[in-house]
Amino acid sequence: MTEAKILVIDDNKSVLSALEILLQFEYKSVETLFNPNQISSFPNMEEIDIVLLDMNFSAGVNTGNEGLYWLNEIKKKSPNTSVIMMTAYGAVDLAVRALKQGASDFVLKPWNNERLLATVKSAYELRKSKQEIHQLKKKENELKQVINADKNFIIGNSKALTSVLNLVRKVAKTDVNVLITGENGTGKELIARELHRLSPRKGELFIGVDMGSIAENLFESELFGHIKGSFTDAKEDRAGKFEAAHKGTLFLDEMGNLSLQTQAKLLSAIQNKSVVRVGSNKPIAVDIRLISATNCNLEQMVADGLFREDLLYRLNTINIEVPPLREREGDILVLAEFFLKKFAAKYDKPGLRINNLAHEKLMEYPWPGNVRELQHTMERAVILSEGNVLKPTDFLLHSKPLQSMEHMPSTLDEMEQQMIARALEEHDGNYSAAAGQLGISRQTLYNKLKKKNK
Ligand SMILES: Nc1ncnc2c1ncn2[C@@H]1O[C@H](COP(=O)(O)OP(=O)(O)OP(=O)(O)O)[C@@H](O)[C@H]1O
Repeated sequence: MTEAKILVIDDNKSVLSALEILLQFEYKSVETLFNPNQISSFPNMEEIDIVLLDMNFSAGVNTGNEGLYWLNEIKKKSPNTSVIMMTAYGAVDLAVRALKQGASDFVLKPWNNERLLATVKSAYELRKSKQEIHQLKKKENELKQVINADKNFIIGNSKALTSVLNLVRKVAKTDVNVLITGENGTGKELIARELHRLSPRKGELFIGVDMGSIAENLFESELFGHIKGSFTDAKEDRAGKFEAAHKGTLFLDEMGNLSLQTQAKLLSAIQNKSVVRVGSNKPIAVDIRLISATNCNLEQMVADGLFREDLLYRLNTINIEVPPLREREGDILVLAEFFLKKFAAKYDKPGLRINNLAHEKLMEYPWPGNVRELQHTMERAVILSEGNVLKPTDFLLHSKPLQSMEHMPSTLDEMEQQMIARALEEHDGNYSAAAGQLGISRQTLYNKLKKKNK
């Protein structure tokens, strides 16, 4: 016996009792209504799985409008209940109208018992899958809220940051592609998240991709997905980041690190608003808001033949430049106090404060690793602090000039390698600490070392 609850509505009493007897053999609960006016006051319509509804009620009236009207009333009370219309032979066009208005099926009177039972059975299956979808959607929305509920506040009240945030507020409402530029650790990702949080897509996912850490041969599979068996490790079908971000925001970070070949593939996906999974030839439409970020000068890279001009043109409909911390003096102490509170709570050191001399030291430092460096500096100071007051000596800053003139490197690459070597030396070869000091991710540090050793 199936658990489903069925309601039959017909003004013909013999139809009602015939159907009640037939359905009771298969279904646990069968109720009947002789007068459709009772629909409005029928309790708990949402619990009814299937309604069998007559299309014509008033004797002699055969327009079917009564049926359509009551179908509407039932759907208003319980959108997920499956409604099967019962109509006389010759009124099929009317049944089609009912289907368009949300009925799940129809049966012709006089009915064939077997066929009617099959129709009810498939309507019940449909109702069950609708309920499952409803539950999954609810769960999905809850998950999205948890994922998007970032505790990432943008702190600072310098003029420079305020004008960036004003621009963010304006641009967030639109769907245009945004390119965020600025030095490492200035808060580009935070700005991208803010754009998403203030956009009409905020209820959907924000998917971030560090383009610098994707190996060239995995690029397509990571971004566009693959189908099972398309390469050795493709054990099952998998969606790429574009598909995962469908209806939401896709954030492509470290855009300056792409090969020309990869740039061409990316451009094609952006232009066509669709992706083709590796191993397939079927395009899948994707609706994404694209935000990208880089610390490179892409215009210069275009001039040097390292970046496609057409791709740059696609990415930077709007360019948001995040200024370095040294140009946002008004933010330094506010951020320092913010991080102090955060880490004092994390490491259970309440009542910690920074004295005036230390404030001065923090203000004078040029912060080459920007906010990320300030964050790490504060964390280290809080961990190592012994009293209640943080003094200048509690802040380990690399305040000596970065290079003495005799050893000035002659190329940018050389300078980068020297800085990496020095950071690794200072942190006894600890990659995470060295990357933190340099204001880059551990993966970016690996990539740079790999490049050097090639
Ligand atoms: N205005 C800010 N307020 C609070 N935290 C900030 C702010 N700016 C940056 N941060 C924090 O500093 C760290 C670095 O920021 P983020 O990752 O957004 O920088 P980025 O410019 O994207 O860096 P990269 O170029 O290395 O990817 C993060 O932990 C971020 O939360």
